Amino acid sequence: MSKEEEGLSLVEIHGRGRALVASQPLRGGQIVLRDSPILLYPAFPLVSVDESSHYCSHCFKKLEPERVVQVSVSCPDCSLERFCSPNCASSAVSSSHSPWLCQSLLLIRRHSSSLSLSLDLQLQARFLLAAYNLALLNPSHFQTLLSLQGDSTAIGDETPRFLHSLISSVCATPPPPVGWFSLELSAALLGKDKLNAFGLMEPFSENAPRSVRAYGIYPKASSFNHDCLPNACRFDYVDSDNTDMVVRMIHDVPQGREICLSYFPVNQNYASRQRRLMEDYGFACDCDRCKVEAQWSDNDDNEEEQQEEQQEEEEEELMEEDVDQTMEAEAEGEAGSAEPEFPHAYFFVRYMCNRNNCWGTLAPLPPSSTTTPLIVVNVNDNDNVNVNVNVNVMECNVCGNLKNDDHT
Ligand SMILES: C[S@@+](CC[C@H](N)C(=O)[O-])C[C@H]1O[C@@H](n2cnc3c(N)ncnc32)[C@H](O)[C@@H]1O
Repeated sequence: MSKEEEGLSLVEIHGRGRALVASQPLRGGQIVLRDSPILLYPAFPLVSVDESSHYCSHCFKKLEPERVVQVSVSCPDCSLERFCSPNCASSAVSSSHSPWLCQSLLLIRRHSSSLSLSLDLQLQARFLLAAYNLALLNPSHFQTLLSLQGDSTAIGDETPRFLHSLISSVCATPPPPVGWFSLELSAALLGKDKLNAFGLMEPFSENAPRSVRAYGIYPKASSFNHDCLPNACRFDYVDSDNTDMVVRMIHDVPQGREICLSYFPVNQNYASRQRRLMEDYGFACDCDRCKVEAQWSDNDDNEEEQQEEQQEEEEEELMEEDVDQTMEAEAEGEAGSAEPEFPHAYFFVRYMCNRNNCWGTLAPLPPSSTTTPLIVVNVNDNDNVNVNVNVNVMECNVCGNLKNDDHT
């Protein structure tokens, strides 16, 4: 285990499978995991040459228009994939864009333009090719992929059958290694993708829905279970750094507590959370927030509106009270001291980004960043604010805004 993972232990929890729990008390902002993907694939259609030309096909950094002309390199064989540098191009040949994958993508692209495949199918085809490419190039990472949760039951019969026969009939040489390629394996792999793929998102914009740039399989982060009020959240810095994922604690937790992410933005209502978790991940969520919200009488058609109203009212009430005590108790795990009707309202006030349409989660900067004697952060794009050692700076994992934590 690396230093950054020292605070986590992998355990088995009945009804939840593998889980990560705090093996020591963890502090808000603490980095508990840094994970690199074993497999990445683009989130745009197979046939969309236009979109793919905006990103490096290896490191997924955005190619600024001037860089496309000056320094980017095209794959000499398919000329469809672009790389941000000769280095990325040469790394790709032995990994993400091997000659086998290059050839297979080319053939599938030709074929699928006449099939008008849905975007979902195109992305699943991309994943399958990337997974078989991994089997060829890195058998140990492929075994890791196979060890993740998810099998053919997560995906049904029709999609694997269709994609498997598409790949078999189109690819010049069967996916490697010889003898591995089978319908059962393809179905199991698609199940792994469904339960474990993380989206690397486009930068946030207030005016457009946020889209996914690429999907990745992060083997260690795949052990985090979901909670609708997570105590940790993930960050990535694809354009400024690399495709690694960093998981930071949102607030302090005691030793023994399970560390969970939310698999989607925390603002969704009870019914849509339950639907999504059942359809996409195959479980009914029974977290503390769901237990409370399941009792609400407004879980009907217009529940979204009603919940939002109720939430707003509760949040306002709570903000008017002296809420610090409530949350501090909750952060330390003293359940029961919060409002019985809506014990998690404080989470939204303190840990949900209030920027328009963002719905990101706020986590303190890692402790080392806040021990700098004086740092200047940009809050809400406009004001430069001096932040000193005693102030917690919270970072949004969606829009990247930095904000003073008024509750410290
Ligand atoms: C990414 S995996 C998480 C790790 C997984 N528990 C394992 O054993 O590898 C996602 C799967 O974990 C399980 N899971 C995640 N959160 C859960 C929760 N809150 N309650 C029950 N099962 C959960 C579901 O089976 C889900 O499809």
